[in-house]
This record gives sequence, structure tokens and C-alpha cells, in this order.
Amino acid sequence: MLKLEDCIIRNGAFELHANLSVAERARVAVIGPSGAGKSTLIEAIAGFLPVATGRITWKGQDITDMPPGARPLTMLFQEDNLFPHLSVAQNVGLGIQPNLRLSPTDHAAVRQALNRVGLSGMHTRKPLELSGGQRSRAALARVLVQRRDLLLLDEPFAALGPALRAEMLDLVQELCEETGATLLMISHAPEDARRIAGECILVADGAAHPPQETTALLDNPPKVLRDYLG
Ligand SMILES: Nc1ncnc2c1ncn2[C@@H]1O[C@H](COP(=O)(O)OP(=O)(O)OP(=O)(O)O)[C@@H](O)[C@H]1O
Repeated sequence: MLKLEDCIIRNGAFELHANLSVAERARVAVIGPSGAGKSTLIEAIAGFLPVATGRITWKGQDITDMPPGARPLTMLFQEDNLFPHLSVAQNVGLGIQPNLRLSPTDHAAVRQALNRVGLSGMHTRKPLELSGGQRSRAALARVLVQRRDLLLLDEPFAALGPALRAEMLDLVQELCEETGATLLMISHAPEDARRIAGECILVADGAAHPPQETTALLDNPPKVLRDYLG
């Protein structure tokens, strides 16, 4: 269980309240109006933003003051997930050893992860020699080798077209099912939430609300969400 207990998170003058829990292995979309605090929430869980009051626990362990790298989670950002001067395999290897001193077992894990996301044969390419979808796959391969059980996505597929985005979401869903990972995913598209997230955290009016069933929420949205969805 991921728990945010009576948390207040500050981002400049902005303040977000969160008192919620997410079950292990759940796939949860984080939705809400622009500027409502979705990234603020995810960045606090990842440790990039401090929690002013309250605490965050994962499987009972208090992670509130843990540095980002020590947290049992991995995060995919909107862009810049890959280093342009490194090969695809090296980018993935960074997920295992930041100094890239990889053992034969590590190399095998990198190969296996790249095969799993459909990038076999592209190990030596640089990110710029890949399509947008392939770059997303490489970033997902790095997530796979990290073997963390909490995955935070800040719209990493926003720049992809609808068909490719749907394909990547399906891959994320498969990977979560295979690894048993818990997923929190910021999304601006209700169809993305419907596609892979059983529940949604609505961020609005200064608060991140407890997860609600996706279909029920989107079929009968509260006014703040209705105004945003149009
Ligand atoms: N570095 C910062 N300094 C000051 N205020 C900030 C900073 N970053 C974000 N904010 C403010 O915090 C609020 C929440 O921003 P946040 O990025 O979390 O919203 P969001 O819901 O993710 O938005 P979007 O959907 O547009 O990406 C906004 O009002 C924003 O202006």
C-alpha cells in the first residue's frame, strides 16, 4: 500500500493536500485540470518535492525523507528520459549500474529487457536513431531492469500519436501485470485512464482525492472535472 497521510505539499506558493492510499498492484491514473497539482503530487511521492507536513509510506516503510534515488520507485518523465550520447543498451544499463560497470548477468538483463519491449537488434543505436515510440520502449526497458515495484509516469507518451500512445499504454499494462508493479500515471486523456487504470486520483481544488473507480468517475464526473473535460 502507498499511503499519503495528511500530507501538505508546497510548490512555490501553491499548496496541495493529500490524504489517500493506493493498493499494491493497482493501476491508477492521476487526472485533473491543468495547474491543479498532478505533477506536484507525483514529484512529492518521487522525493523531488518535500512534504511540508504529514508522511508518505510504501508497504509500511516511511519514505517521506528518503532521497529520490533510495526510494523503491522509478519515474518516467514527459521527455529527456534517455541520454543522447549513450547507446540504447547503455541507457538501459544505467538502470542497473549508474557507472555502467555491468556484469555478464547485467548485460543479459539489459538484452532481455530490450527484447521484451520489442527492441532486439537496436541495442547499439543512439536515441536519436530511434523513432519516438522506440525511444519510449527503451525508457520502459530501463524501468524493467530497475525492478522497482512502484512506477510513476508523468505523461511520458504525450508527444506520441493516439495509436502509438495506446500501444505504449498496453505495453505498460502488460509490464505491470508481469512484474506486479503498482502504477501511478498522470494523464490528460480520459481514454488513457479508461484503457489501463482501474482507478483515478482526481487532483482539483487544492487536494489529491482518494482513488475512485475510473468508469464511475468518468461516466459521472463532478463539475470541476466536467469543466476540464469539456
Ligand atoms: N517551480 C514552481 N514554482 C512555483 N510554483 C510552481 C512551480 N511549479 C509549479 N508551480 C505551481 O504549482 C501548481 C501546480 O502545478 P503542477 O505542475 O503540479 O500542476 P499539474 O496539474 O501537473 O499541471 P499540468 O496539467 O498543466 O501539467 C500550479 O499552480 C503551478 O503554477
